[in-house]
Amino acid sequence: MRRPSLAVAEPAAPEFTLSAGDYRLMEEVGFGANAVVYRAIFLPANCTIAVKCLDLDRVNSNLDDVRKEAQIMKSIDHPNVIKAYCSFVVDHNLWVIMPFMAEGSCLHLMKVAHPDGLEEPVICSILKETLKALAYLHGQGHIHRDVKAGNILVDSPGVVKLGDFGVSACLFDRGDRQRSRNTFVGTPCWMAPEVLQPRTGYNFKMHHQVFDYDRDRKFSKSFKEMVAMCLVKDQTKRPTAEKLLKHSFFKNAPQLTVKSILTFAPPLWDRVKALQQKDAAHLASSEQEALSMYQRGVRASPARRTCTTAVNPGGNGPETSDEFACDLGNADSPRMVDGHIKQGTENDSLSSTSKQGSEGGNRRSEVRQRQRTFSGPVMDAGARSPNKQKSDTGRIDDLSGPLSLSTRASANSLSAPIRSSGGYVGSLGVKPRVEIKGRFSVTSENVDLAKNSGLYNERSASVGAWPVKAKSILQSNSHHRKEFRDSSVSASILIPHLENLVQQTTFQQDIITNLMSNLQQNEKPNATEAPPQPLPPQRRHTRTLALTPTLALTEKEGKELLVKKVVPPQGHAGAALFSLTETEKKRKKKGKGKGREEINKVHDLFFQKIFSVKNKKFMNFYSCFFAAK
Ligand SMILES: Nc1ncnc2c1ncn2[C@@H]1O[C@H](COP(=O)(O)OP(=O)(O)OP(=O)(O)O)[C@@H](O)[C@H]1O
Repeated sequence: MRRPSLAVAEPAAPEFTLSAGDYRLMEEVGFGANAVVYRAIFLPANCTIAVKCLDLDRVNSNLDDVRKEAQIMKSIDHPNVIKAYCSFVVDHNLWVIMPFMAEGSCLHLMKVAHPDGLEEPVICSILKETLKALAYLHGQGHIHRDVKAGNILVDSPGVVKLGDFGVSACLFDRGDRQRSRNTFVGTPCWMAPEVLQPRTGYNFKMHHQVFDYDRDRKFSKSFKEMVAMCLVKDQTKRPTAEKLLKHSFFKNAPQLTVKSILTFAPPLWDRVKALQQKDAAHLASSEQEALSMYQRGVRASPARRTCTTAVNPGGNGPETSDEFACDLGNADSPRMVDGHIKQGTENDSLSSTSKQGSEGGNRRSEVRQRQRTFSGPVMDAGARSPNKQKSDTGRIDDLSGPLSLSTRASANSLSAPIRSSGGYVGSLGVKPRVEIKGRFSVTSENVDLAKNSGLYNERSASVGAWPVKAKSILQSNSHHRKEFRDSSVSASILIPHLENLVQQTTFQQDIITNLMSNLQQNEKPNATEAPPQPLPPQRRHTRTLALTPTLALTEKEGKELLVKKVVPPQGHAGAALFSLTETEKKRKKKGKGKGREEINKVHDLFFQKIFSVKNKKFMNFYSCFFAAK
């Protein structure tokens, strides 16, 4: 006999308007790489809905793509898929109006109430509903591409819905959209092996999850069998969502089990707040440690005063663009674009990407500039927000404000896509362990590597959530650094993690910027002791290694200095590096080292020079970062 669906009939939705003034934003109930989600009231009908405020400046797609995504969400009609009622642009944000899922994501529920994982009947119910959603989407020609616990949402009656079409693609699309379907996006630990092509640098060995038969004895045979079918590497032998639904495991799915796990959960916004506070506290203590480490390290530096002053410039900070981490990177490395991995399509050769590295950055800036000029509706008629709303969501223009330390990690960060803006930092304070996905163990050589390198965080279930744990980073020693170099793991795997790491810590960016300013001060002892000036606004999004406004090194210059050993013009701050290239020449003459090793040595010297500090641990972190480049 056919069992009734868990999804209950939804009341007819009112006619939603496209005017921001008709919506009152209430509590924040979630956030991801690009968006903040609020519970909200639609005033004309006095009903509760969710508003996803998508930061258009952070989304790496043009407005057409965003519009298409919104259209997909609107056209969806399935009880297990979150649909968008409507969407419109408010300042630099896209507001997506959708049903409010009062219990938040499965990830939230697990973090807050079920840290050891869910029971089999609950997993069964959730998976079954999710598979129905997927089967529907595939039938409609859509590919979700980011299915994970953070995107499986639960309503108060226990209804499960799949959300977040941020990186979805359509099988029927042509042109750019079709091209983007070949783009490598998503969350590594949740990806199918074939997506993790060797070309992308994301090898499925990092990805291999298996049962631990001792630990998972309590699971039924049918469950294990079903999971094993999903883990088959050959995609032609893996079942489709539709076929999987027919597996005996789902045939016996119990009813209403999802609701049973909601009984003791606090209201969603309290959960979100609690998690944020824990994350903030953890970040604060990590940063405090980093600060004291730094202060110990620069005690010997003559320019310390300038440094300390500039750390808190009170209004005009140095470049805090989230592109900073890419500034010195190989342009042929996988880019972290807004957190999701975005690899070139098959048509994009790595070398051409490499050549276009800095141009790409500029192009993105142009796109952003272009996006800024848009306002009005994404799908239908236009609506502008009242200024009153701006403070809630209009955070994008705050780049020139005082330096502030990030106090949030992505709500999805336990399973966040690589593009995630915030790394999960062990907010629950759970003791270290390798098993990080409920009852599945991660048998990844990369986890081992990360662990050995001090970069591993016990709660980071996905590579995308690789942690920013300042203490462990700073404590990594030269032995660990050697492992980075000698490891067979390609630099393209390490680079995104390291980029993510730097990207997430504005504090570290600040240190680098100001220490570089010190270098310039050291090189010009007679120069006037004017404090470093902020970068001019037009440089905020350029791929620049900031020193001072006039003596900034562009990425190209930096590379030439470090790799091609081009001598910078006299008076340029980069001239300080000339002696390093001379040193390298001498080393070469003596036949010591070559190739990559030689460059690494130059980097060592570069950092010794740059930081003027003898603190090995501190330097090792940064030299690790650059050596991996
Ligand atoms: N309709 C909703 N009702 C309640 N909470 C929601 C809703 N939509 C999203 N959320 C919460 O907000 C979080 C972030 O939403 P979403 O995943 O759509 O943002 P994102 O920026 O696209 O995230 P990601 O980092 O996965 O790309 C979700 O994990 C969930 O906790």
